Amino acid sequence: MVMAAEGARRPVIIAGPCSVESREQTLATYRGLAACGCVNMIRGGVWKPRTYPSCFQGVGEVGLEWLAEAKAETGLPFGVEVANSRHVEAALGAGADMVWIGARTTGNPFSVQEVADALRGTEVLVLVKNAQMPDTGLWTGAVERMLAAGVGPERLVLVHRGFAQTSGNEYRNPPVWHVALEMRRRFPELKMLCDPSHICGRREGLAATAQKAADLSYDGLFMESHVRPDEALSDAAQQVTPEQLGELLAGIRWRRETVDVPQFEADMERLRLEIDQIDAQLFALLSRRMGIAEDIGRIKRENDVIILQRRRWDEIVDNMVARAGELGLSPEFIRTILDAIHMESIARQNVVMNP
Ligand SMILES: O=C(O)C(=O)C[C@]1(C(=O)O)C=C[C@@H](O)C=C1
Repeated sequence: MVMAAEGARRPVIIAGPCSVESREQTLATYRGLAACGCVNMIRGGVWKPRTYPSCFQGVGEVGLEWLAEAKAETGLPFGVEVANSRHVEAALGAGADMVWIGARTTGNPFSVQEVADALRGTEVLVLVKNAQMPDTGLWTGAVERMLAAGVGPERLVLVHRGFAQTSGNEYRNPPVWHVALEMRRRFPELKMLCDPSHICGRREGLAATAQKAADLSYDGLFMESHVRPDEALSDAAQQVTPEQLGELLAGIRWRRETVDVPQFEADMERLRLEIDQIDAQLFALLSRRMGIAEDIGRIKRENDVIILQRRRWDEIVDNMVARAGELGLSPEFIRTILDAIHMESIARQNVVMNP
């Protein structure tokens, strides 16, 4: 089990190869993960939803036999990705303990419904990954379809694997954390795992992403591990050996939710009071600012002038961003806040000008 300080949370760790490739690779990876003693369950893809037909499509049902053999040897349960009822039947027939619905499948309500129907009356663990779009809609819909099919909250788990993007970024699939946190708010009874492998797309950053998830109260991790990562037939760049995974996991701190220490509680209360007061001032100021935006809207309406004043807005942004250093705030944060203010100001003027 993962090292944990006293009182720390106990994470669920599911790890395994992106793709099950051969009997030897499956057994070797499984044995490595069992030996590292840090995983609760093995994952392995046998049907791969790849963008291009020329890519490795997975070994299919024979892979289930290898996973079942490795499970019998090590005692570690396993799960596979499923995208249709045939996959569910084959996986359960082979003794899978878990199935997961991948990002591409979550994005297709027909497929999700088919999988949900096939899972009716079963008892396996069901993991639902977020869809590729950075939005809670399809993810929520998939959860609702599972719940309606009788997959209860005690065996339904969310997996946050990041969201697709079109342009370059430090992440393969940027986490857009607030979407996952919103799912957490909507379904507080469901466990949520983070998949740093798909978020990062490369080994660098895996530990930092896993640590961030731990500090955002995720219940565990869903990660890729391959006995020879560089030779992997899919997602080679983001896989680590079982030993590397063990080291990575040992370095993560699963801090407790809170603690019963009087000094801590007193300090927190004092600081939170300050935050409450500052928030009250911030919002009183924002309210005044929006009132002025409405005054501007009235004048513009009388003079037939449009809402958006690009040059003026650029000036506001440039001035504040130039003060980022002195304020101790990042330019990105300043832009995000100003963007929200601008959008609200525009909305308020729109109501005044176009009632
Ligand atoms: O200065 C204006 O003309 C405004 O409408 C106000 C304001 C703002 O909220 O600061 C809003 C919209 C414009 O694009 C520029 C600035």
